[in-house]
Amino acid sequence: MLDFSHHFPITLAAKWQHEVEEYLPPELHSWLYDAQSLTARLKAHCKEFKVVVIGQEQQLCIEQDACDHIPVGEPVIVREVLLYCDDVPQVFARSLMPLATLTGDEAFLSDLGTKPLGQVIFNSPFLKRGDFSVAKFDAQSSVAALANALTLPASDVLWGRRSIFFLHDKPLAVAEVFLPHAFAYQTEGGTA
Ligand SMILES: C=C(O[C@@H]1C=C(C(=O)O)C=C[C@H]1O)C(=O)O
Repeated sequence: MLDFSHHFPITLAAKWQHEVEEYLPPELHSWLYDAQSLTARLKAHCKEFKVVVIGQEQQLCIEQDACDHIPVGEPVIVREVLLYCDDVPQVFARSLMPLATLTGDEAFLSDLGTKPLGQVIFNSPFLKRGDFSVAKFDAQSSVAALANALTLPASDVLWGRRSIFFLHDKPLAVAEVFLPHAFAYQTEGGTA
């Protein structure tokens, strides 16, 4: 059983931007801005999909995670996971679930375990998704260090996205970074 709990929290410092100036290959652009469930799209590309939980902890929202809907100091559950397709780590995800969101129909989200967040929230008729922001992560980033710990090849830059979901109008922030072997970096017509 894979255990990366000693790496928790990986954290994620990023300069999130709604649009990036530079050219994004079509496949990467498609994965970065796909509003559907990332879990569902990854599952469609592999035989065995799994979530490995790096860690989950109640914290007060820190500056680098804060956003319009989740301010610094807001009590949140931070959840960090790896999404695997056929034993290849595809995505590092860091989600912030405010305690104020984990009420009523959403209370069970604090106890997902290895169930993918997307698998449950996309079933909700009360789900809305805000706009995407994207960011690059360089070789000095915490995600690059995680990729190294996963013995993945070094890469100059990794790309990630962040969006705010609303469940019954209560916010939940999800950031996902595509790891070096991700389908997102494979050219069209490749194996992805
Ligand atoms: C939001 C989704 O859920 C995925 C699963 C996550 C989890 O289990 O923590 C986190 C981010 C996503 O990559 C999705 O599938 O789109």
